[in-house]
Amino acid sequence: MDSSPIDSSSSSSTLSSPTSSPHSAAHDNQSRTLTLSQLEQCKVEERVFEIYRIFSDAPAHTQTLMVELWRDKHIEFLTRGFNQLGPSYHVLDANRPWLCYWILHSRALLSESIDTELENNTIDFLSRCKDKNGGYGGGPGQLPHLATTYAAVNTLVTLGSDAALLSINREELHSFLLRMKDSCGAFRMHTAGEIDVRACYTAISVASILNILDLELVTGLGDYILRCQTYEGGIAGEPGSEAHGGYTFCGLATMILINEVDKLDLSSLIDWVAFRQGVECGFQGRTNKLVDGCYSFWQGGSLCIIQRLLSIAHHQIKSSPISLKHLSVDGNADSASFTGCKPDRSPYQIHDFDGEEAGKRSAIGLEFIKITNEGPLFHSIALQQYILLCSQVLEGGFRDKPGKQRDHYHSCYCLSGLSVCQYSFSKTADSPPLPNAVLGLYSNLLEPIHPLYNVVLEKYYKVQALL
Ligand SMILES: CC(C)=CCC/C(C)=C/CC/C(C)=C/COP(=O)(O)OP(=O)(O)O
Ligand SMILES: [Zn+2]
Repeated sequence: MDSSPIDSSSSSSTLSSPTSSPHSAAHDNQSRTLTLSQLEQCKVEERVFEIYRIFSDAPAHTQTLMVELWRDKHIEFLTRGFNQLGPSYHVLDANRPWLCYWILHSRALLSESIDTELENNTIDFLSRCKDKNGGYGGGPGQLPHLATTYAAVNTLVTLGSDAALLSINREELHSFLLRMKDSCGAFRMHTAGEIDVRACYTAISVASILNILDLELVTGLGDYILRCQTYEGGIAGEPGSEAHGGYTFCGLATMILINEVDKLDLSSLIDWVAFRQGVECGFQGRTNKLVDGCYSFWQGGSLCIIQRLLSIAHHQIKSSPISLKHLSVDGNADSASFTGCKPDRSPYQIHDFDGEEAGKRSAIGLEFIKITNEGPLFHSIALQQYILLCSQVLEGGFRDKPGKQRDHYHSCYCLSGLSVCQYSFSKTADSPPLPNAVLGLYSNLLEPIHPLYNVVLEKYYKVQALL
């Protein structure tokens, strides 16, 4: 047998060569071998623990400095990135509405306003990305796509001026969304494109925030997303795939916005997401993968959303045919409890919709934010520690993990994750957190967001008042 533990010829990432004989020495050693991903995991853990060791050995005032949010540096990095997006920009050309959103949303989280010239340029640029039949493409003249439509709409909401909001043609956008709707109930990313939970979320998020969400857009969608919840409890991109944090956020937020969240198995969803927070204090996106700063929002944000749904989760457990209260001491279900009855409708059903009440359906976002928050289902301070000590780059910007480069995507989702952590103990969405909910100085505090759309809460209120 090869003396090297790394079997580089194998298509699997196993570090020791698998054997056909179950009784060979190699098989006996299998429990002691590592997969490549476990080795990477050890390396990340080592780096992160070294940072935490330095942090815990430091005197209190140095610790405070170490977890300081370097606002000015972040604003500088974000503003520089934004200024580079001009007409000669060609890197990630099909992603420019995303870059606008990641950068402007990050700046808004840092309470940084935008000057009129920059705002007008952004409205003008996004208007040129708009297709004449509705929807926004990745750049002027490009095909409309749901992901860039979501990014463009959230950018305009984040700008928040009447000019920005009125530049959106809601009627055309609605007809674009209908064209993306498939007969199975889900959405395609673009004409003849892939169907997945991301497409469902981006379609429903823009329809909801712009008050154009109607029965036609919603029909059959809840059942599609339900088919994406896996045996692990998380949600996959499409039926039969692996549960992933990004899709879990998308599926969960969509189910709430269409008023069907009680169809999901919430307790297994909570379990799956909560167990994705690792010893490194950050979240991983899926089982056995590495932690990454962007999941601070996709996973941390999902738990912050579920913190408002605990009454439904409790109701599901109580009305489950194999309810915990019916389990006998040896853990077997009492046969008398197999009622075969469907659980009652949950108390969360905020509206019984009849007909095309787009206004009421869109009001779900507003109703949701008023539900009392029961407190974090994850270690909020630990996650803030990962974001500030491991993802924050002192020259400005955020990264996946130590050793990786900063970028605008990670800056947006690390800051969004930091905001949800800081408000995770607050009973209401915009009540200022107590000082001990914020790691480091209170001046680290960011603006609160609406977690279902990931826009700053105040910007969300503005669009609701105008449309
Ligand atoms: C609103 C919107 C468009 C949301 C997108 C949600 C999102 C982030 C989906 C994740 C997609 C995915 C399978 C990444 C895996 O990447 P990987 O294999 O490189 O990462 P991993 O090892 O962490 O799983
Ligand atoms: Zn990432």
